[in-house]
Amino acid sequence: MSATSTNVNDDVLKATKTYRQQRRHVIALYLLALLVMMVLFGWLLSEQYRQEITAAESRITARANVVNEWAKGVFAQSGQALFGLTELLALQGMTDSEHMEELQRSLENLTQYMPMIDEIVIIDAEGRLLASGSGKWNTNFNIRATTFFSDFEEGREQEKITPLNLSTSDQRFYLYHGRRFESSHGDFAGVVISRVLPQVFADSLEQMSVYDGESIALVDSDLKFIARYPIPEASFSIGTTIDSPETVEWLTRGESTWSINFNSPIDGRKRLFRVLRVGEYPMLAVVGVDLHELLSAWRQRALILMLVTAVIALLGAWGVRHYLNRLALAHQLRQRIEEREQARAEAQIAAAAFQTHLGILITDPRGTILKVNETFSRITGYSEAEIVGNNPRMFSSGLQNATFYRRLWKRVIKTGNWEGEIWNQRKNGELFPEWLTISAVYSDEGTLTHYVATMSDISERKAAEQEIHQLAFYDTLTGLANRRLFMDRMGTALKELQRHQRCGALLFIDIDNFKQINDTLGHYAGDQVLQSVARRMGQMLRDTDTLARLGSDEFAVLIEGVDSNDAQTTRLVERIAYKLLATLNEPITLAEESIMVTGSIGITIMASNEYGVDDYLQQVDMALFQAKSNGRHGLCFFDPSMQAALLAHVKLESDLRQAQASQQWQLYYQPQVDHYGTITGVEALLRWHHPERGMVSPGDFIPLLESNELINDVGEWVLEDACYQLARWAQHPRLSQLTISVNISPLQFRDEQFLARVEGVFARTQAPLQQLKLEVTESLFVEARDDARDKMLALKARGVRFSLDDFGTGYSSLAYLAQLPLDQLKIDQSFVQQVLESQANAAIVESTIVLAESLNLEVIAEGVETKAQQAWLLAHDCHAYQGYLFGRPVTAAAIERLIIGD
Ligand SMILES: Nc1nc2c(ncn2[C@@H]2O[C@H](COP(=O)(O)O[C@H]3[C@@H](O)[C@H](n4cnc5c(=O)[nH]c(N)nc54)O[C@@H]3COP(=O)(O)O)[C@@H](O)[C@H]2O)c(=O)[nH]1
Repeated sequence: MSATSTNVNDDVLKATKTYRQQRRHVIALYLLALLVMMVLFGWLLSEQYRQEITAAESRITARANVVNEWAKGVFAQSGQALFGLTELLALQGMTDSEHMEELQRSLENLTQYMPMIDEIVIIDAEGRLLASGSGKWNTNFNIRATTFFSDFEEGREQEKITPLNLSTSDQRFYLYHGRRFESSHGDFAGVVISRVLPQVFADSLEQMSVYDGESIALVDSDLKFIARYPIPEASFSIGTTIDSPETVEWLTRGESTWSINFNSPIDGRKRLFRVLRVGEYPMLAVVGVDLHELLSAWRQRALILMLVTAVIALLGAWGVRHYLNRLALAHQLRQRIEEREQARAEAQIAAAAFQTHLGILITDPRGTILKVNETFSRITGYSEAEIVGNNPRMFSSGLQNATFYRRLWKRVIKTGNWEGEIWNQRKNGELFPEWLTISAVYSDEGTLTHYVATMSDISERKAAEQEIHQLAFYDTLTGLANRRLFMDRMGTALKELQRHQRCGALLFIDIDNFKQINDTLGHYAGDQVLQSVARRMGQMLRDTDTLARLGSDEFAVLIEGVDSNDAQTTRLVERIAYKLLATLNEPITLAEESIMVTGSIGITIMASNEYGVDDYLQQVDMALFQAKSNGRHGLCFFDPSMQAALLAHVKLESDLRQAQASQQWQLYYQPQVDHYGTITGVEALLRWHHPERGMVSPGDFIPLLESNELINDVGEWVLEDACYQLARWAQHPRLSQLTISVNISPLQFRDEQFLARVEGVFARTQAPLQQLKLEVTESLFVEARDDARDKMLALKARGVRFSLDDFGTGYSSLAYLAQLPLDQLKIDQSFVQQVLESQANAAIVESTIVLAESLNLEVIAEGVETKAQQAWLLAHDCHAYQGYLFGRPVTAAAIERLIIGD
């Protein structure tokens, strides 16, 4: 996913989070406001409720007090009547029979004028009825046995009112108000009793005005119903006991006043009651107010408040909902904008991705092409219009078979993906390799919707890989395997040989004197020779053989699995090797001329398990070395004795490096004479005094010095030693005319530092340079002729002379030689020594002498061993000689002795 798409997603997530937070805050705020409002309203209602109850309590308390006072008044009137009667009885003693009539009338009057009194009776000290207001009483009536009477009789009570009592005579309830009276002597004389009808209270209560829901009732101290307004139903009559647990509990507590909430036992309505004891009388005034009625206004207000709350809550909810909807809408809008933004960004990315360097092809599930990008068109050469609607089979190259495609699609169906290399065909028919990726695309529901193929043209990469492979493993000049590939093949071959118990062979082929071809004919010709040789050998060998060029003119052949028999393999390989030699020996036509080359072949048979690749390489190297040492143009099989020779060679090289440091070098000087036998000069010849080997010939080590560039240091030492010798001889009159010829290797001469080194020697030794002769060979002028000539001219300017050594053995152009600042030609000893035996050699020597004369050069013959040779040379006008005939190379002291004598 791109950075843009990621940012958009982050924004959407952030916006969603913010929206949810806002939503939560709004809802929480609304609920909080609702709660606060409800708490406020609740508090208001409870406060009003409390006030209503308090007001009602005050009201019913006041009412109860009124009832209380009124009830007390009723009993006070009865008490007044009884008091007056007892006073009368006490004053007049009216209890005897003569006063009975008068008494009877008083009682009647009292009963008549005091409506609350139903009857008044007088009881004597014995409890017998003395008189009654109605006169209807039974004369046998006696209350002596009652507690009511005994309380008076025994003086415990002066005046007393009973709770409701059921009259046995008429089965009605009455209240009895009694008062004790005494005789004139102060003795207990009896009791006057007024019988009060409870109905009196009911009638009075009826006169009272009560509020709606209010009730006023009187009950006796035993909680028996006396009177009530509003009048209860008939079922609740006077004397009915109201025995609710709450009232009983209050009675036992003995409190004078009490408020309580409970369901009225009379009408079942819940009331708030105020209960008061009516003075000391056995009566309770109970004023109640119907809570339902009482709280109707409060309920209305509560209802209104609740309605208001509900309305506010609903309005608030509506507002909140509206706000949330707006928030949601805004959020959705933003989300949609962001989604659209994201979709746009993704579309841009998809469009950008589609226009990639990769070719993209999209098909439907049936493989019908729906879309391709520009890269795809560019790679295949088809326009989109030519592709869309077709099947990708149109690009098939035919290089992959049906099984390949079956496997490919099986994998796509199984895993959803396939990738690999495939060859397809462009519109122009060209086949090309591509790296193809096929992906199945599924919908969210898991239905296959498309296939998307991406491809990159890898033809350039493959070509580059091929080129890299070619460069890495093949020789650029000949196209043969290079050393690296050859080593690899050898490793593989060796394992195979060992596994199958078969023999193989390794051949190293070296073109003889190839350096000379290079040096004389130039590198281009050398290259042509190498290519020709490679082609011919390749044609001759079988496909299973590996032919490689390991470097310069070194070729190698690996022959695998020849035979299980060692000897058989050797014979077969020998035949192959001879054929190779014969092939090499055929003339090679170059641009202007045709040349012949020969080769040397070293062979080793690979048969044993005990050797590895390096061992066999070493063996074949030694065999080749031996083949060359044997005189070239031949072959040589490796045998273990070669190893010792090679070791010796290695040791020699190591010793050579030590020689300089250990001052094992010494210069010998071989005389050069004129036709009188007078020594005119000497050739300085290097000798190596090895502590173990003794005197080692330069022929054995000069090539080694040249091969590892030690020649520059050793050559400088030689020149310096010879120059010191010249400087010393210059001091001697009989030696001062001697020349010293110093051999300069072509490698030494070509070295960039050569002139500087020589100048250094001259400066150090202060040698007489006109006595110094530098011997160079023809090979020096094959390559970089001008450089060699320039150096010679520079030295010539210093007085140094030049002698051309080994003349006749090389390929020098005589015309060029004429341009060189030479002073002398030195006829090679190989011609001189055969001058009498070989007419050809004689002819060469003769022509050399003539040539030298024509070029105005001195001529000297080397290798003169016999007087006959000297005579022939003299006869042919050669007047300078060097050879064993005149003296072998000896020390400088020996030369001095030869000239000066002892
Ligand atoms: N670059 C240098 N090359 C050097 C130097 N010293 C010697 N050499 C070259 O080594 C080759 C072998 O030299 P050497 O073994 O010293 O042989 C020389 C003579 O001893 C030998 N010679 C001379 N006269 C005769 C003879 O009558 N018969 C015969 N069989 N051999 C004889 O010839 C060698 C001299 O040859 P040349 O140099 O071509 O004049 C040899 O190629 C030396 O050049 C050195 O310091 N540097």
